[in-house]
This record gives sequence, C-alpha cells and structure tokens, in this order.
Amino acid sequence: MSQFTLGWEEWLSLPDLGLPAVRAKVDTGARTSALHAFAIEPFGSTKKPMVRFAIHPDPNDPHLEMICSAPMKDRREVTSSNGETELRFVIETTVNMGERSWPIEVTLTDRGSMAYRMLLGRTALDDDMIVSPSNSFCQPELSFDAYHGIPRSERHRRALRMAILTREPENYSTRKLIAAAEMRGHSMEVIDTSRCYMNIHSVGGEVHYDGRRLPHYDAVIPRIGASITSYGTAVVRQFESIGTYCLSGSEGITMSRDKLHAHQVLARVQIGMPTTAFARSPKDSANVISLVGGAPLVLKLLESTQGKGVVLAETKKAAESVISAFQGLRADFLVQSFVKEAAGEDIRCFVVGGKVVAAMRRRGKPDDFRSNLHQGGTAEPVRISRQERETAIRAARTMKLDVAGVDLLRGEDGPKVLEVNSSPGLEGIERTSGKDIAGLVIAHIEAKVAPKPSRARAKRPPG
Ligand SMILES: Nc1ncnc2c1ncn2[C@@H]1O[C@H](COP(=O)(O)OP(=O)(O)OP(=O)(O)O)[C@@H](O)[C@H]1O
Ligand SMILES: [Mg+2]
Ligand SMILES: [Mg+2]
Repeated sequence: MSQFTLGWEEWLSLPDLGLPAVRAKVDTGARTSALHAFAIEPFGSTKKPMVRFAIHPDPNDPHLEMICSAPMKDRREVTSSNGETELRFVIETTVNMGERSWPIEVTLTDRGSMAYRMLLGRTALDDDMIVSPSNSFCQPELSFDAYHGIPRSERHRRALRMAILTREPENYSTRKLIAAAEMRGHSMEVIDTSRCYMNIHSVGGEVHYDGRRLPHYDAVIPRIGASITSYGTAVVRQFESIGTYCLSGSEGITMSRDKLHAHQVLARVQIGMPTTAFARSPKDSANVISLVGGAPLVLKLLESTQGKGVVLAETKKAAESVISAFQGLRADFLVQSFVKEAAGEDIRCFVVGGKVVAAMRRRGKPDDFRSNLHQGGTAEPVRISRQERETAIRAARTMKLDVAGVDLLRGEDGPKVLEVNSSPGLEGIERTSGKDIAGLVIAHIEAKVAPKPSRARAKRPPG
C-alpha cells in the first residue's frame, strides 16, 4: 500500500455528520480526537442512544451553523491539554481525507475558542499513516465554500426525538413509522397511551410513564384507538400544553371520532355528504327516517370503526327495528341516506400536509354494502377527480388534521364524505399504491418542526 502522509494541519470531511469540509489539527501528542460541538443533547431510546449537537465549522463565520446527529458510542472522562477533565460524549464517524476513508472515534467538546474545529489524535491514525509535523496540507485542500451550496433546511435538518402513542407496538403502521423515522436518522419511542399519567398545573403539565417523567419530544404521533379516545386525547392535549407538535391534534381526533360532530363541522363548510339525521327519542324515529328520504337507509353507531356498527336497512320496517334496538342499548347513532350508486365501493384518500398522496378504491365482499377491508373487502389504486381531491383536502383541513384518511363515496352529484380518520392505517394504502407513505408522514413532521429561519440570523454580516 502506498504511503499516506499527513501534515500537522489537514482538510477532511465527515460525511456521516453532513460536514463537507473541516480543518483539523493533527496532534499525535493527543490520544483521542475531538470535534467542536455545542448545544449537545443526548436523545433516543436506551437501546439506541443518540446525540445531537450544533457546530460552527468555519471559525471565521459564526453564522454558518450545522446541526448534526450520530449514534452515541460512549460517555468518557477525557483530560484535555490544559489538564482539565471533562465527561464527553463519544461517537464513531467516517473521515474522508484525500483518497482515504476510515472510521474514527471522536469526542464532542466545545472548541468554540479554538482555531481548529477538530483535533485528530493518534488513535484516529492507521498504522500505515505517517505524520510529517513540519508540513501543512499534505492531502488535497477543501474549502468552507462547500457549505454554501447546502440549502438552509438541510443544514438544519436535525435528528428528531419522537414518540408514537399507541397500544399496538407490533402493528404494521407502527412498525413502518418507526422504520421510516430511523431511516432518516430520528429516534422513535413507543409509548403505550393507556400507561401515561399526567400532572396538570398552570405552568404547563408533564406526562409520566413507568415511574418517570417523559422527556421533551420534538413530535408525537398519536395513534389513539377508538376504545380510549377520551383518555388518549387527554394525553395528547397534555403534550400540546407543553409545546410538543402532535401529528394529529386533540381537537382533530375528538371531532373526527364522533361521526355526528364530524358531519356537523363538515356541513358548515359545504362539504358533500350523504343526507344525515339523528335523534334520541324513540318518538322521533319515523320523522328521522323520512328526513333522509326513507328506506333504504344506513344506520351507524357514532363511534363505529371497521364497519362494525354500520347497518343497511332496506325497508322502513327494518329501519325502525334497528333504531329501537340501538335505543334499547342506549347507543347513539345516526341515520343516513343510502348512496346506492356507490355500489359497495368507497374511496380512501390519504392526505398528508394538505396533499392527497395516495388513493384507493375499496370494494366489499359481494354480498356486503360496506367496503371496509376489515370486513373482507379488497382494494386497488384509483385515479381521483379534481373535485374528489379538493374535497378530501378540505375535509382534512376542516377537521384540523395534518394527516388523515378521508373516506368518500362517489355519489351522482359528486363526492360524499363519510368520515375523516385521524390515524389511518398504512398497510392497505402502501400495498395498493406502492408508495412509502410512512416516509412522507415523517418528512411532513420534519418540515413542521424545522426551526423557522429567523431574519436576524439569516442575514449575513456586511463585508
Ligand atoms: N350512506 C352510505 N351509503 C352507502 N354506503 C355506505 C354509507 N355509509 C357507509 N357505507 C359503506 O359502509 C362502510 C363503512 O361505513 P363507515 O366508513 O361510515 O364506517 P366505519 O365503521 O367508521 O368504518 P372505518 O373502518 O372506515 O372507520 C363504508 O366504507 C361504505 O362502503
Ligand atoms: Mg371510522
Ligand atoms: Mg370508513
């Protein structure tokens, strides 16, 4: 192997950290290597600890700031040249220099007052490397200009600390969201909604779990099951009160869960839907039936999901007996005109950040008017019309949901929204569309929690 010589100062890049140019001092008198870092913050789960930090790679440009993250390898006591001992985070990262590329261990420390943002110690040098202490830049020189080509959003693309609130850690959607987050360098913890407990006080609240207070998360993904809507939204509200971005807000979850509430809110902004009526008193049954145009009609329990509480009554008599059965159970329900022309099919529009990112048509079993996949239906990708697209986007926005599964029927006179789901499943839609929907969801969160460029910082000093 040809000889690899380093001078006492060299340019290098750290691709894992997204740093294209760093000027380092090579110091064989030091054992460990060190990288300048401030705002150092450990995060991630105990299984996969991470650390994130900021760095000013160019000592002469305090406005150039990069945010980096890396898996944490260790925490170690390091004694620096001035004799002070400091507990430092240790990461492993790849160094590129000239034609060579190799992994090194680096400790993180504030070198803000030093001319070299990096110190390359002897453990970072391979056996065949030779240091020539009287020479500078034996390897190709780089320039800090490399940073100016990186868009601001990328420079500040922080690794996020996220949590997913769910009672189903193993289901497809949960696993996909975790994988998509980790692939993009974030950490995602799974929190069982029902095991969160809270402490409410006027100066912001706290969320506790397993005997400890939960840390601050950059974002929380609520996937609250219908069985714990009320408690689940209380947990979400608590996260909101401490300033955590929640992918679906408590208000959106509450509104969308209650079909009646949802229909009332959607009707207010003239979103198409089947004619819907509701009543509580048995005396009003006949009137309610005629309000929606008589049989056939659809009866729905207000909190039904997966098509479980949805019944088609073909005759007025059948409708009356189902209504009296629901009333006997003291279950709240609504009565809806039957959209026959939908022919047992509905369209699920998956909305992320104000866009329909995928759509599928679901068809029920031959003898079922319900198209729910959970009832044995099938799904296929579908092209939706502009009107359908706009309706879905508007429905999600009205329900205050950044991510939503909007279900609609193709009625004679345009799309009719059936419901807006606040934690739509990913499996069916990813399978039919072939798209990485989980990745799009995570990208949306990144954009939402990205630091807003402040005018003062974005401006560069004169000269
Ligand atoms: N008014 C209607 N006219 C025709 N078909 C309907 C009507 N309402 C519901 N359906 C059919 O029944 C299915 C289930 O209804 P809906 O989506 O309201 O219930 P759900 O139990 O909340 O289901 P999900 O699992 O989608 O949350 C719909 O996907 C649709 O195919
Ligand atoms: Mg539903
Ligand atoms: Mg539905």
